[in-house]
Amino acid sequence: MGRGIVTSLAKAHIPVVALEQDAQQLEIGKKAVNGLLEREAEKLIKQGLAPGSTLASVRFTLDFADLRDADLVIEAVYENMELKKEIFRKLTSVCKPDAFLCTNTSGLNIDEIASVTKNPHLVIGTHFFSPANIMKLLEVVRGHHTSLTTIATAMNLGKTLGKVSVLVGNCPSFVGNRLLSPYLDQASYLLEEGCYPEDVDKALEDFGFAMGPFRMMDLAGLDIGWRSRMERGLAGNKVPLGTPARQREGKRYCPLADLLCENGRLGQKTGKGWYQYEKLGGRIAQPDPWVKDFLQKYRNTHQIKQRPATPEMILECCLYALVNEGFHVLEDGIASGPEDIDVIYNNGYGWPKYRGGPMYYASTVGLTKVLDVLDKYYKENPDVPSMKPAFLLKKLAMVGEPPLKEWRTQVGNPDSKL
Ligand SMILES: CCCCCCCC(=O)CC(=O)SCCNC(=O)CCNC(=O)[C@H](O)C(C)(C)COP(=O)(O)OP(=O)(O)OC[C@H]1O[C@@H](n2cnc3c(N)ncnc32)[C@H](O)[C@@H]1OP(=O)(O)O
Ligand SMILES: NC(=O)C1=CN([C@@H]2O[C@H](COP(=O)(O)OP(=O)(O)OC[C@H]3O[C@@H](n4cnc5c(N)ncnc54)[C@H](O)[C@@H]3O)[C@@H](O)[C@H]2O)C=CC1
Repeated sequence: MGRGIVTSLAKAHIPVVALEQDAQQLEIGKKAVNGLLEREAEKLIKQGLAPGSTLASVRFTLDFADLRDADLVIEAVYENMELKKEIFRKLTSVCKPDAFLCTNTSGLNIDEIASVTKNPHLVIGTHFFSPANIMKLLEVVRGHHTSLTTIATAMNLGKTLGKVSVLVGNCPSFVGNRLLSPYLDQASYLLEEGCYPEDVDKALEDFGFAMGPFRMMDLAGLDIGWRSRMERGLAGNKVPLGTPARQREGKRYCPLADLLCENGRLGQKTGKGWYQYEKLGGRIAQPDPWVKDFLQKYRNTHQIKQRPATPEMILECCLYALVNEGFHVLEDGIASGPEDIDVIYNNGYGWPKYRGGPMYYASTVGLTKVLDVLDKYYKENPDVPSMKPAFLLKKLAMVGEPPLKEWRTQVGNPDSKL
């Protein structure tokens, strides 16, 4: 059960069957959904409206057979390919043959998930954003076999839920999280080099983000990235013996988030992550002396050269890394244009709307400036290839920085996944 997703569906008056793996999780989920729906009802009453949706439209169950009449299923189990496949094998045998099967994965391969079903054309990614009952974005991920009807249904579902849907192609982490990855890497390198989570968050929140990267990770849950890194052999016991702590596959790697997870610090849900919270599931982030001490010991152990970072440096490292990946996404035909990337960030990641989204922002900074900063950073840090300027960025800078609306013609992508 994805609690925020269930709440979103109930809010839109869609009858829901919410499935969990055991009675304890079911009870916790039921309480959480109940609380969120009560809050919705309060808001409607305050506006003088009738509180339409209630818990009565949600049926809670532990039995897969209860999904047999569902027209559409949204899977939201832990981020683990084998588990997702196990669930989809069950779904394809239990559900109606024409049921749409959606996955809320944060970045796993849609085609691999679809491969275990009888009808891969009915499988699609419906990627919600945390908190799923609040954030406006639905990233709709088409797989190789996904039919047009399935795409149209998922896009329409987003509309019914009052969300903004953006269609993207299937690649690791899709669009939003693919751009997020180098952004979070940079944020973590800054911690290695002397910053604290609150310094980095402050710079990005002063820029206008609703939440800086560390508060955002604590909200989403650090275990999502951790599970994904373990699957990819970057963390956990799949890492080959003798691998340097701060390097993977010849590239710079920051293990700080993995170490927090190993210490049971998964973010808001465990009451501790990059910050400490007032209780399990609390929302008030306070700097944690434990984290400060942990970071100091880590820096000493690895003898990392400290580099004082100004807010401007923090912004440049994090934002230009994110934007650079945006150009790669356009080169690969994973998003249909820069505007789609901007819509994703404005609606899914608390990007300051008045700055127009990351790609528009890059155009206001000046592509030549972005290129120069990336170029300088990459020359000094060849072990961080995500900062190597993208070919498309170079091309756009070279042809005189055309306005954003003309970028699609410059991409001219024969390999579009859309
Ligand atoms: C590559 C590695 C992969 C990493 C992991 C990937 C995970 C994914 O696959 C994708 C993701 O979800 S990434 C996370 C995306 N979400 C964000 O970035 C959230 C950014 N924050 C915001 O937009 C606002 O602070 C927010 C909307 C949250 C709050 O807005 P405000 O600050 O204006 O606060 P309020 O007006 O008081 O609240 C508005 C509603 O939000 C509820 N809320 C506030 N803080 C919350 C929190 N910490 N947790 C849950 N709900 C929260 C609040 O209750 C209110 O709801 P209502 O009371 O119903 O109106
Ligand atoms: N937390 C977030 O910000 C976001 C998470 N996602 C994705 O959503 C999925 C779930 O992530 P979270 O909600 O963070 O995880 P979570 O750990 O909070 O929830 C996973 C849920 O799946 C249930 N579950 C596990 N195995 C099950 C089974 N065999 N049968 C039925 N239920 C089972 C668990 O009991 C739990 O309620 C992941 O694929 C994640 O990448 C996507 C967008 C945002």
